[in-house]
Amino acid sequence: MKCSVKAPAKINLSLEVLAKRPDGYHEVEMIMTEVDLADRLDFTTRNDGQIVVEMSEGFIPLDTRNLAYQAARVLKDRFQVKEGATIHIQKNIPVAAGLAGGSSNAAAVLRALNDMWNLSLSKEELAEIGALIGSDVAFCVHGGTAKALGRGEKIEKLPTVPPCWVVLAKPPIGVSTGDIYRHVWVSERRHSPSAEVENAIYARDYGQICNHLHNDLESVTLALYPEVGRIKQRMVESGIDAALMSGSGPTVFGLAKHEGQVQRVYNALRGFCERVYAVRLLTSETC
Ligand SMILES: C[C@](O)(CO)[C@H](O)COP(=O)(O)OP(=O)(O)OC[C@H]1O[C@@H](n2ccc(N)nc2=O)[C@H](O)[C@@H]1O
Ligand SMILES: Nc1ncnc2c1ncn2[C@@H]1O[C@H](COP(=O)(O)OP(=O)(O)OP(=O)(O)O)[C@@H](O)[C@H]1O
Repeated sequence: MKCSVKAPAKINLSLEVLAKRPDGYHEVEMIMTEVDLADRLDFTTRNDGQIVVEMSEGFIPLDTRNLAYQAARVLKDRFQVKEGATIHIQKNIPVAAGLAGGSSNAAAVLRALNDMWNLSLSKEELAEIGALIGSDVAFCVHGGTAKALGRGEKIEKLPTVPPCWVVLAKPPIGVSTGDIYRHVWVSERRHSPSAEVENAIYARDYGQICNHLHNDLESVTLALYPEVGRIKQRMVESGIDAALMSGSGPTVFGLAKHEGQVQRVYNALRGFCERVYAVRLLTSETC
């Protein structure tokens, strides 16, 4: 049996770090949404029971360290599945970029193998299993637009964001999420940018979404990697509506309502930055 699914990248419209937890993670409040930049995963079931991951990208381990492998393994072991699977990943999402590429692959594996292995698990059950693999996997299982709480695994679905363009720009550095959280300073706050973004989404108010974009990890990554700040500045100077670093970085995204604007920003960043993409927000279910 064969099956193909897309695994889209996410951006953080907000990311607030609320507290450090005893387990080493941080309590967060985030608003996330998917963009139309996706890896493609092709699955073939195997009778020998093995899980085999193949990838177009040469620098990611294919063994137990691969998040796609881990997702298949946990399903197979927990539900004593006899069959195996070959998972071929066509990587389009830049790696260690703050776009949840690995988490999205893991979520796509959970959704696809749930169908191929006839496990009949609900999205909630898959998200719970996904949270064992990484904090962003639960969001990626649900997809769309959502608020994430806890360490990121508690998901509350939100309406779709008003349609717009997203320019993504990634400098040639990879960032370790753990390193960035280790340097973050948790401070008392008087207002919640996430609540403002959430209200703006319900009101379908694109301007207010732009006004309230916020990421507590941004200043940490910018201090360690000044080139990220230069990319953000260039985006703003070339006429984007709003720009922010996604996740722990280093990718910076910009929102734009008009196609002409996108072309201008895209041209201003190409040559200045290793990888630049102009995509749309993903407003419908992917697989
Ligand atoms: C930065 C974000 O991508 C924003 O969406 C997420 O918060 C991180 O999600 P992720 O990459 O799936 O993170 P995980 O693989 O679960 O954790 C990597 C490391 O980041 C730190 N971490 C992660 C999530 C969180 N809420 N608090 C943390 O302190 C921990 O040190 C952890 O060891
Ligand atoms: N299937 C996979 N795709 C991408 N990276 C993977 C995968 N499996 C394991 N990894 C490893 O995970 C690490 C983070 O990669 P990833 O692309 O998921 O980062 P990210 O976009 O910063 O994620 P997040 O936004 O969730 O923090 C890399 O070191 C990479 O080697």
